Amino acid sequence: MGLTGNAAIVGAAQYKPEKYQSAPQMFHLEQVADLARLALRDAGMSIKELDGLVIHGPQFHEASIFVPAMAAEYLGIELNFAEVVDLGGCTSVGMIWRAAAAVEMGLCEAVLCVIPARMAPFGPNDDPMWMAQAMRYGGHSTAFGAPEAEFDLPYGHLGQNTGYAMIAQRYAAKYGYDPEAMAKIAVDQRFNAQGHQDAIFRGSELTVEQVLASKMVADPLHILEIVMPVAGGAAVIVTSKEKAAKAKNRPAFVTGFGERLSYKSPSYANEMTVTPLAQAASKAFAMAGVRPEDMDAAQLYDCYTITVLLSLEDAGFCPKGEGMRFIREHNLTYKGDFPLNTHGGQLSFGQSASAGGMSQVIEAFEQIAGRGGERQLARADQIFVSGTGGVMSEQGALILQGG
Ligand SMILES: CC(=O)CC(=O)SCCNC(=O)CCNC(=O)[C@H](O)C(C)(C)COP(=O)(O)OP(=O)(O)OC[C@H]1O[C@@H](n2cnc3c(N)ncnc32)[C@H](O)[C@@H]1OP(=O)(O)O
Repeated sequence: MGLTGNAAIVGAAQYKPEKYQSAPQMFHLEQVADLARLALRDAGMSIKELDGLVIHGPQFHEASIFVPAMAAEYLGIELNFAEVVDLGGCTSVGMIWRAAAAVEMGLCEAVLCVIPARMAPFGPNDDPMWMAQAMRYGGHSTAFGAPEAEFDLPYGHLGQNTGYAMIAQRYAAKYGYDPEAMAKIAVDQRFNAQGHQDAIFRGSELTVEQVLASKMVADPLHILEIVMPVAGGAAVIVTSKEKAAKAKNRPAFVTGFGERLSYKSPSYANEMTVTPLAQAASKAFAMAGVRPEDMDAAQLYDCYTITVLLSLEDAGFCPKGEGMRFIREHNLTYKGDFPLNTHGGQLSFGQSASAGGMSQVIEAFEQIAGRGGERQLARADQIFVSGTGGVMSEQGALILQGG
């Protein structure tokens, strides 16, 4: 049961992450069209070939219903398959497997997966950094009736930074904590970002000492272990094996996936140090018929260093409780023995709302397609990608394999 590797990623596009937008503002629909044009051009395909659309709907605050039909109308295409995915940082991974499954089922032949994420034009009273503000303070639902409103928010558990810090504290109590090993994640990823021309932190390398000396935001997480919100946006084309055979790029076949959702707030999780990625990843590996040790690289969702640590363990790259030892013993750069987040990850490439996770998918595709430039891996045939939504609550795993 599951995917059989008959659908592949053949093209992609993403905006260069920007801290403060200098580019002219675009409405979200304009971004959909722009990203579609760029991704189709990358794939060497025409818009007439598109008959599937997977879109991240929550960006469309102004018209949050009928989103796929509205986007299809704007693009001037008709669809055989449409889906809205809203899984926070797990959205990108969730989009890719849904598109691949629809193609394999014969529902459609070519799917645009798109996350328009640049900011819409501001009104006179809007805060231009609304996205950063929303992420800082509004990460958790304050909806009436939501348990967070009653049991989390009054105690200062506001948004993602504190949630991930709480998980890190629990991990430390259970398995111990090596701040230097954790800082090494950020340092090795920052090294990788120097090899990507669009990385937001290209041009500024890091040391472990700098990470540990940086501002403590939510103990034990320093500012340099946390993503900085940026503006972005991304699109990927997934198509059938037949069309992939004619594609411009070496295709990245989607051979395995897993998805698992748990409680939205870690406060209610039975076990904070084991995430739903454990189930998602083991399903993905089994579906593809491969093991963690077969992977040439891992692109792990990395909103925080603690996310990477837990993902390494839960995906099966090392046993539970041994992640810090694993990090100390391996070189995580694209020159190393365990290439991790070879574009710098969201920590150093940039995190733009839900499009942040698509940068990991796109980096896996680019490596498989042999387009990694100076950071290209000598061997990039099988790559693991993870997506993390909420506070480790929504987890997705993908296995991508070169054709
Ligand atoms: C979405 C999901 O489902 C799952 C997830 O991904 S969960 C994660 C979602 N993302 C977030 O919650 C965003 C987390 N980040 C933050 O909250 C903020 O960056 C922060 C609180 C860590 C720092 O904010 P701050 O203290 O107000 O910093 P601020 O005053 O804006 O900036 C100070 C400097 O540090 C830099 N900076 C800010 N955040 C930074 C970061 N995370 N890393 C590195 N540098 C950062 C700024 O660019 C600025 O530099 P300059 O002085 O040179 O301009």
